[in-house]
Amino acid sequence: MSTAHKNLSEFATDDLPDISAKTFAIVVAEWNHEVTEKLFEGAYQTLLQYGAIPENIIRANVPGSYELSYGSQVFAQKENVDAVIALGCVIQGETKHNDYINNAVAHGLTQVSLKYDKPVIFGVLTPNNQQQALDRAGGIHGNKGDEAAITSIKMLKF
Ligand SMILES: Nc1c(NC[C@H](O)[C@H](O)[C@H](O)CO)[nH]c(=O)[nH]c1=O
Ligand SMILES: CC(=O)[C@@H](O)COP(=O)(O)O
Repeated sequence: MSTAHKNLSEFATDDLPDISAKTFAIVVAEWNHEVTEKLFEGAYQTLLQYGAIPENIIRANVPGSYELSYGSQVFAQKENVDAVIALGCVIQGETKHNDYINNAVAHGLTQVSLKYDKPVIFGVLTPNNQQQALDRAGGIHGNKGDEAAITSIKMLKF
């Protein structure tokens, strides 16, 4: 189902785990910061809404989405971090550069999650243009940051 037919901020919230003592790291790409800051705000507020405390939410910035894999690994390897949320926005340009970034970060985040045996959430928008990005960062299709945060909470049930 495409996002055009599903709101990223609408999800089931029954049977969520207690996250009052859980620590979350949110790694944010600075590229397209006008979008990624909205993703961060959505993720941060969603974590608080469902029981996390501000002291247990760590934020770190990386230059671009390609660096999200390494930035997420830095936190995933920490014993006191229970889940990592990686946020970015890779807007298609004139070349295939966006494809290489998107593939690399999707693969990289998966490897980090499996290596350190903890949730590492792919909160990266891969839009064709700026408007599609804004529509998914608090716009008509909801906020990918909200979705990434609730996903991290649900994965802590495993
Ligand atoms: N064009 C976008 C980038 N490009 C930068 C890369 O992510 C990376 O920082 C660079 O290749 C150096 O390693 N990053 C985004 O997050 N979004 C873009 O649209
Ligand atoms: C996705 C990007 O890195 C972007 O800046 C590349 O743009 P372009 O393909 O037009 O060089």
